[in-house]
Formats: sequence, C-alpha cells, structure tokens
Amino acid sequence: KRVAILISGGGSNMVSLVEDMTGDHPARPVLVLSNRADAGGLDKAKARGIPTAVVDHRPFGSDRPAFEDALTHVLEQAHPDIICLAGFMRVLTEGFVTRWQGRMLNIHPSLLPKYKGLHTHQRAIDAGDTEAGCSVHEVTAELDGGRVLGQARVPIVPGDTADDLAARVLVQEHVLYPLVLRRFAEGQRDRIDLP
Ligand SMILES: N[C@@H]1O[C@H](COP(=O)(O)O)[C@@H](O)[C@H]1O
Repeated sequence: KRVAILISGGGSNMVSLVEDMTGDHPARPVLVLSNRADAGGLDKAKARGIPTAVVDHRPFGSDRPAFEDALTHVLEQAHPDIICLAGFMRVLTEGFVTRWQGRMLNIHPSLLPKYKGLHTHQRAIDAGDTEAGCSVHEVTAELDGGRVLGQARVPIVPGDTADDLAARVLVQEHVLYPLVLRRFAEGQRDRIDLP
C-alpha cells in the first residue's frame, strides 16, 4: 500500500509512522505533504529519503476548495492508497473528504468523542478528568467525528499542565498511530484500545 502523510508542523507522528513502515509492513510512505513550507517535519522526511511537497494554503485565502484542488493534484501524482493526517491543521471540506472517503486517517489528542477540536488537554484538565489520551479515527466530513479505530489512555496527574499532559499523550500517539496504520493497511477495521 502507498501512504501519503499530511503535516503542518514538527512531524513527530509522521516520523513514527515512517519508521514503522519497514520490513514486512504492508505499506510504504510515498509522500510527505505540508501546507507550511516551514514545517519542521519536511526536513525529517527528506532525511529519511521520502519525497516531500508543499501546498501553501495562504495564497488561497478562504477559498478552501481551490486549496484542496491543489492538494489533490499533488496527491494524485503520488497515487496513495491511504492518507494519514499527522498534525495537519487545516479543516478539510466535505468535497475533499468524500474524494478520499474510507482511505484517510487522523490522529487526535483526546479520547473521542470527548474534546473534538482544539485545546484538548486544557479542556480535560479543566473538566477534572482523571484520564486523557489520543484517538486514531477515519476522517469524515464531521470534524474529529469519524469511526474510532484505536485509542490510548494516560492518567492525568494532579498539578498537570496542558504541556505536561500533551507530552505524555504524544508518547502514546507514537505507539498507537503506527499500530492502527499497519492494521488498516492489512484491511483490519476493528478497534484497538491501549493499554
Ligand atoms: N493533531 C495533533 O497535533 C500534534 C502534532 O504533532 P506532530 O506529529 O507534528 O509532532 C499531535 O499532538 C497531534 O495529535
């Protein structure tokens, strides 16, 4: 299977996916695509010999479909079977999502369906939750709303800041996403929960 990975930032999840796609893994990374030319993950991908591309969203202003047409044009040249959103911070329209329906995954730093959207860790702390985590889900037109294929849980420790929690969850993201991608590439659609 051919996998394209969309990023906007440092790309630590992208690296964990790429480093797992070796040996008997049924998939290989064919493209790392960013909407930001200054995304730190681009250099990490180049250093691992993966083709990279940038489609800057800013020149398109509020014309999301035009931005997504440019994304789709670049993606189609890589012929991906699977698309992984990994810290990709643009909300995608229904048109784009429908085009890649059933072949696109995302990692979200909360225990979905709780805390869709942003600032997930602070919201979990403010709510007095005792645990948090991350979820890998299929991407649908509803933001962070698709079927959850995997979740990993971590404790919230009294006195935790959002940054403390984000760091603890990120460690689990790097375990969960590669696991779910491997199963997804093998055709498995049932959900896994860590630990
Ligand atoms: N969507 C969220 O954005 C962060 C991206 O981190 P990285 O993969 O760019 O390091 C991760 O926490 C991910 O869950």
